Amino acid sequence: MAKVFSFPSPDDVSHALETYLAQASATAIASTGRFTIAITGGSLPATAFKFLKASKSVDFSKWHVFWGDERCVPYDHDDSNYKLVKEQLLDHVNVPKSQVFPINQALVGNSAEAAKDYHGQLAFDCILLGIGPDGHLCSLFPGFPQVNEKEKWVTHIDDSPKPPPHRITLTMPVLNNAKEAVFVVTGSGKSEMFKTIVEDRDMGKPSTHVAPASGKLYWFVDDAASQHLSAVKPSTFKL
Ligand SMILES: O=C1O[C@H](COP(=O)(O)O)[C@@H](O)[C@H](O)[C@H]1O
Repeated sequence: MAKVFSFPSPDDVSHALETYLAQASATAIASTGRFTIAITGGSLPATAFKFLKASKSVDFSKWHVFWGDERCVPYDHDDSNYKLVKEQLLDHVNVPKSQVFPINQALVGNSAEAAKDYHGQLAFDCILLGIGPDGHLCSLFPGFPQVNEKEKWVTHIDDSPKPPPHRITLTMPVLNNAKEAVFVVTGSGKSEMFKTIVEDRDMGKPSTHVAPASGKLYWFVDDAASQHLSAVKPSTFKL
């Protein structure tokens, strides 16, 4: 069962994520010596890292950073999810370059090759996810076959309904293989969709398919996003 944590404001969501990520990272480092995380794009990096990027207690030198999805554009393009995460986190902390795994830029323009290139033994401690207003996550869009991929851990889409059209994305098998999956949603604009996913469990929405085998699925949202919930009661934020 997913746990929903709802906070009065987007800044409160950012503070709670700072606490959550600091603890998730410390726990993983204590047991395996590293923290593997997959991060998506859109509005998530700004919310998730607003305060974390200034943290002095997190050992970023042990972080291994991957992307949940990427648009096939150069690293310095405004549509690049790599650029977003770089600007919102990596430029401010000391994750070694050798532990940052963006989509292979040399393969931009050949999305099938790039997906193959990114396929590996991906087992994450944590995956940070956003949802789109249509219920998509990563680059897994409603009604598109990539949502039902059962074998490949990384795939590509060349007709994304949201621009740009060419993208690489992790698939449900790798998302559900993560130790912890964490959705971040703020603002009233996504409140109806948030309810559709969390409460109505509409399987037509790709985000509803996220159910890590570990059972650890969290939603960090603000009260504007959770305003339509009735059956699901937000939990008190306590790790
Ligand atoms: O296209 C994408 O959209 C989703 C949601 O983005 P948001 O701006 O509505 O928060 C994002 O999670 C994904 O990484 C991105 O490529």
